Amino acid sequence: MYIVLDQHCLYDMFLGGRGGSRGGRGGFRNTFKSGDITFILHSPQQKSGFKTISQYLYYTQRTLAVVYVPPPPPEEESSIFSHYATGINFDKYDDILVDVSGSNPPKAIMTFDEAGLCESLRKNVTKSGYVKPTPVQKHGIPIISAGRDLMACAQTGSGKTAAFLLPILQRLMADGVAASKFSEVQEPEAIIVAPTRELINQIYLEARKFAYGTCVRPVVVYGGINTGYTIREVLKGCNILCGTPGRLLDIIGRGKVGLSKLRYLVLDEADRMLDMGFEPDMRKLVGSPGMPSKEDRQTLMFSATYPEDIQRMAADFLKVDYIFLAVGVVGGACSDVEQTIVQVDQYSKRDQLLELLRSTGNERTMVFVETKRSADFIATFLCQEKLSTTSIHGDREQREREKALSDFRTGQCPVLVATSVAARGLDIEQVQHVVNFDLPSSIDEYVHRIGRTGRCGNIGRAVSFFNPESDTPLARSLVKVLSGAQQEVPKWLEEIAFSAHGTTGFNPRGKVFASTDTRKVRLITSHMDEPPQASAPSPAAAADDEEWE
Ligand SMILES: Nc1ncnc2c1ncn2[C@@H]1O[C@H](COP(=O)(O)OP(=O)(O)OP(=O)(O)O)[C@@H](O)[C@H]1O
Repeated sequence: MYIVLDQHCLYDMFLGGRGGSRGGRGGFRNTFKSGDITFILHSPQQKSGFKTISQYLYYTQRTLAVVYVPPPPPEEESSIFSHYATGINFDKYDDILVDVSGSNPPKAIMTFDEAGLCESLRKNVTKSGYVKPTPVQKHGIPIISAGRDLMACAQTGSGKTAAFLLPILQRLMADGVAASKFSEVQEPEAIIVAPTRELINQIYLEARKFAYGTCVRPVVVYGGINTGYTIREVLKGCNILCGTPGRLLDIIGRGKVGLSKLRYLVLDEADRMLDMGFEPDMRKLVGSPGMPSKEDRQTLMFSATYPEDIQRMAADFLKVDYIFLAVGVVGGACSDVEQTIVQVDQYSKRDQLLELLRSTGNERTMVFVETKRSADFIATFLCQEKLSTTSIHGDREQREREKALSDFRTGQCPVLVATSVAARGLDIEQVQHVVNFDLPSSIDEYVHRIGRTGRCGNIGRAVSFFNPESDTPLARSLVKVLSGAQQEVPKWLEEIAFSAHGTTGFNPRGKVFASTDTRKVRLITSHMDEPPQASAPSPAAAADDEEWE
């Protein structure tokens, strides 16, 4: 009897410990026998040369057809519109300074009524629990509605997603976009790109929510799920295509998506999309056959952080007269997150984490580590200590990643150990606590990680383990971010920061300001009191073994 296996069965058989024999001479072959059964591993490209099962698995995971089909998104209205309450600090958003630069920026709106949304959109906004717009929405919506390109920077959790979705949906509806229908080639009016699978899926669900009851159909494509399924979903009709870069380019390359009707290109987490890791894909995307030139499309970029070098490069994708919108400090942390930095040595981290998690009870906590291997290691350790923990990182299969996130969302596993793959954009209710078990090497990455808590006016806490042996290069920017968010700066950290760099250079505590469009910086560099910072290493470089897509 012959059985053909894919990699999931292989996992079950070997990692689940149910046996099967390894093929000859310590190598791992395409066929192997167990009793009367001959198993044939479905791996046409594989010939030989793998010494271990894990090498084989590593290979097959990347070459075999992916069979995973995600569960369908919720259909009931109550689930589509389920949302969490805004927090006590929501109204304080109004006090944040806003800087809009670029020629003739449109006037901000103060209410959703002024946004001129059509009735169905307006209803969906209300059903989502949105009473008044956040600052990035007040400014961003009219800028986008006026047809301007935009580079927008606003703190984590302050509603950037709706700031681009609502005006795009409104324009498509006002222009009477044709209802999607089956076609062998789809021609979406908008493409939204984000760096991780979970984030793009979240954006898609938001788009689906706001488009509820309208003829606009959003679709999502990302790695780790069955390509045939993805293509079928796209071909059913697609006005707004949400995707991670690799899968998006794949679908376009297969000729399933044409770009001639494209009007909007949105880069969420834009600085990440344009850093070393994704820049080539983004250039390939804008250079795809049929892609309207930047003059003929509207390009919108959103993030909470914008290193200056990335801003300069972003200009390649934007019209010359793009608007730069800064809400608060560019790259600043959300001040609703109480930040604590604890000095530790490498070997005491585990015990300190345990102590911390025991003291927080069942509070939902995200624990960030630097590598996939330590994510597994720490998650296993916490499970052994009887703390319900799950983990998410780039080596986990997509079904496992989605299960982990869902167990965390529902509270079944209140602790989620994660690599940088979960640092950006994820909006999970009731995350009261973020722990940086390992600090990242980039300050922007720190800002995104701690922004998983303290969202939408709610308050949150972030505790970071600072190991002077490895984290000293981050000290100065950490002091800057803490002061910018009106947080206590430990004396010892200031000392490390000063001795490491010999200058203060950070903003006086409590000064809340909006900055910094690089187009202005070029004009005022001579007045700067601060030496230019080396551009932060990209998160991809920081977690060099991480798979982002
Ligand atoms: N005007 C509003 N009123 C009430 N809730 C809102 C409003 N705008 C957004 N929200 C909610 O706030 C939460 C955070 O929004 P969103 O995820 O868009 O933040 P973000 O700025 O993109 O964050 P990040 O930088 O982490 O990606 C979401 O749950 C969203 O539904």
